[in-house]
Amino acid sequence: MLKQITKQLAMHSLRNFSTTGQNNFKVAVCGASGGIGQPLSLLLKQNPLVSDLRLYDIVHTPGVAADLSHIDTKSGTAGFMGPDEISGALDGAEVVVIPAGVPRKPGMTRDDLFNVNAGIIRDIVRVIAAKCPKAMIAVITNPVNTCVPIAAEILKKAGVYDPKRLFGVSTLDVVRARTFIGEAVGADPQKVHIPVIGGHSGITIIPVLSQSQPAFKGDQTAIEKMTVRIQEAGTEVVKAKAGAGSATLSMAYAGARFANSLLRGMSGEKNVVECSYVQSNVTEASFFATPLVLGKDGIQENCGLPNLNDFEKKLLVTALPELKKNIQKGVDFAKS
Ligand SMILES: NC(=O)c1ccc[n+]([C@@H]2O[C@H](COP(=O)([O-])OP(=O)(O)OC[C@H]3O[C@@H](n4cnc5c(N)ncnc54)[C@H](O)[C@@H]3O)[C@@H](O)[C@H]2O)c1
Ligand SMILES: O=C(O)C[C@H](O)C(=O)O
Repeated sequence: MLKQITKQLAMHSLRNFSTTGQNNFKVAVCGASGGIGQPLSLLLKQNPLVSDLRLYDIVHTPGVAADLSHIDTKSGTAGFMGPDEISGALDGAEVVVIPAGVPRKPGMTRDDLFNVNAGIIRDIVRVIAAKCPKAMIAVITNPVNTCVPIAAEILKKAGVYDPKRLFGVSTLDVVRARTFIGEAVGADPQKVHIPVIGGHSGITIIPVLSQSQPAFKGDQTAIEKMTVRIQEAGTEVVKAKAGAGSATLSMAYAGARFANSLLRGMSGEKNVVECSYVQSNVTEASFFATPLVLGKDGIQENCGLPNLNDFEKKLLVTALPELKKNIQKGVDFAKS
């Protein structure tokens, strides 16, 4: 199985074309005017699998949509602003990508965003449940570890939850791991393949360096340094932006890559694999990121845990209590 996963990860590239099936998907972005939302929408406007791009935010979407609509790609672009217009944005959407919500400032953890962002996710997902209950939902909003369980509970309450269609976007962790390992071993990052499992915050991010291709060779100190760099990469950007937010451009790239992989799977392409944070029974945490095969109906197969060495097993043991706490917080919020 591991060989298969590694091969599938190795086959991943930013291929945009599906020769096999549907290539006219309706995609909505909620939070489309933000630091992530705008460049993400720009990248989605260039995706040939998208025919209808709906941009929702509480501010500025008429301008963002007018601007993007002049780009000479096939998709139509429409802006929807404020709670009165969210239903129009989501009606019949097949993929909904959500970067709505506040980002971190230096000194904050992702969990510090919970008080504001939990309610934003709840409200958007309620409308998804009513207007596009079969949509694939990709949650970028932090804390991802908690927001995805909130979304699941809201969908359950509405009687439309399909765990195969709900994703926490942890692609930026994979993108970063590829970049940093590529730099360290002198390889093109596009040719580096490595699973990153667990959750999306600090110690819950588990880069499985032992499975990197090409191999990441180094003593234990180098391995630990690389692990911490990947785990703390978001904070590295937050510090560098010095109060002006968190990663936006690299996240837009990662979000566009994940959306593209979803669309490729939905269009019938085979062997599309991405790591993502989803409902899971792979560990004792009820949500957990592992490599997934994506298909017409979302998750086609959960590839499970890659082989872990002793160090990575320890990372997993350390991550699980924190992850379970994050998940429970979301479940409690949605139930209250
Ligand atoms: N998953 C990841 O890897 C990852 C990476 C980077 C950032 N993030 C998270 O993404 C989120 C957005 O970050 P950003 O830098 O784009 O922030 P931002 O403040 O630049 O943009 C957020 C946008 O959300 C909009 N918004 C607020 N409430 C809304 C609502 N109820 N409905 C629709 N839109 C609403 C705002 O108007 C704004 O345009 C943050 O929570 C951040 O932590 C996640
Ligand atoms: O670090 C953050 O707050 C944003 C995001 O989760 C990231 O990993 O860059």
